[in-house]
Parts: sequence; C-alpha cells; structure tokens
Amino acid sequence: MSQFKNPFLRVDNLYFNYEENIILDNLNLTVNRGEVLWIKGSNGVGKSTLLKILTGVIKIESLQMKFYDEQFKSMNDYKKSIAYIPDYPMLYDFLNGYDNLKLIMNLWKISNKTKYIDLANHLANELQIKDYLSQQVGNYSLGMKHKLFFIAMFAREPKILFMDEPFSAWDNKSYGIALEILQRYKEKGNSIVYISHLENIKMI
Ligand SMILES: Nc1ncnc2c1ncn2[C@@H]1O[C@H](COP(=O)(O)OP(=O)(O)OP(=O)(O)O)[C@@H](O)[C@H]1O
Repeated sequence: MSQFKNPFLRVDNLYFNYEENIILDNLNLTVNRGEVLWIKGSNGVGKSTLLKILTGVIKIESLQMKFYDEQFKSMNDYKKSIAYIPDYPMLYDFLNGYDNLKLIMNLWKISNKTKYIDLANHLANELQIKDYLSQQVGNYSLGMKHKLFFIAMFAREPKILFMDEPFSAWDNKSYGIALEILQRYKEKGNSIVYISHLENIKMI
C-alpha cells in the first residue's frame, strides 16, 4: 500500500462520444499520489481517448474533474504540472536531440533551464542515448525517439506521468532501466497512468 493516500485528481460521471459512437459512459476514476494506474482493454474501447481527456488534449465543457493539489489551480496549471507521452514521439526529425530538448523546454516555459538540461543529460546517460543527442533525430531508431521524448517529458518533473503504450519500442535492458527510474519517481509521491496491452508489462 502506498504511503501517499490522498488523491491528485478525481473524475466523475465521464461521458464522451464521437458523434453517434459512445466511447465513455459514466466513468469514475481517481488518480492517487504515489500510485500506478494501468488502463487496459480491447482495441478501440477508448483507452487513448480517456488519456487525452485526462491530459486536456481533448477538451470537454462538462468535464467533472476535481483537483487536489495546490499546483493544480486551473486546467492550464494542471497541464504544466503533468506530462503526456503518446504512443508516437512528438519530435522534429530535422533537429538534433539537444535542440529538440531545448525546443520542448522553451515550449513549456521551463524557468530553471540548467536544471532541466542537467536532468535530461542525466537520464540520457542512464538510458544510453547521451552520445546521440548531438545527432539529427531523423537518424534515430524508433526506440531512440521514444527514449528521447520520454526524457524530454520526464525532465519537466511532472507530478503525474500519463503514458500510452510507453515501452513498445524499447529493448529489454532499457525497459528495465526505465522501470528503475519510474520506481524512484513513484517513491517521491508522483503518479503514473499508463495504457498497455502487454500482460507482462508489470510497471512497478
Ligand atoms: N478523432 C476521432 N474521431 C472519431 N472517432 C474516433 C477518433 N479517435 C478515435 N475514434 C474512435 O473512438 C474509439 C476509441 O478509440 P481509442 O483510440 O480511444 O481506442 P483505444 O482503446 O485506445 O484503442 P487501441 O487499443 O487500438 O489503441 C474507436 O472506435 C475509434 O475508432
């Protein structure tokens, strides 16, 4: 059982449809501090849609989302305090790794730039892609792109990490290192919400 029992957020009576296609109906969900939430289910059941709603990528006027953190004063503050890692890495192929990191850092208006770059470098070292950061991302493998985007989001030090099929392109060794990183992250009271079809993806 987690030592952090209080919630970060709660969603009540969530309903969502794409035209006549009802995707989510009366869904209730709580994200507790220091906990991992695994969303699983058949193809097309609405997992990615749910993650997009929880991260504010899809906006719903009637969304009943309650925040329980002093930093989540508004939806915008909340979005700055969390990170969303979709199943495709959102990077610019024509930039190198460092320039992608700097771009993301500036987009998110990170105030402590030195800390962000230091943390990103540290993670890149742990995940063994530091030597590639000065190379153009277009030449990265898919797994390397996934790692770089994970690093870019993780270095923002979010309170909740939302991940859609996070490690599908990662090799076993890197996946093991990522789990250690996420274990430390969780122990600090942060939360992880992730989607995976893999029955053996025992997160942490
Ligand atoms: N932009 C969209 N417009 C209309 N329908 C959509 C849109 N995006 C997704 N859908 C539909 O909504 C349903 C849920 O899609 P979603 O991607 O959330 O499912 P999923 O559970 O994540 O699936 P998978 O396991 O295959 O990734 C599917 O029927 C899909 O076709």
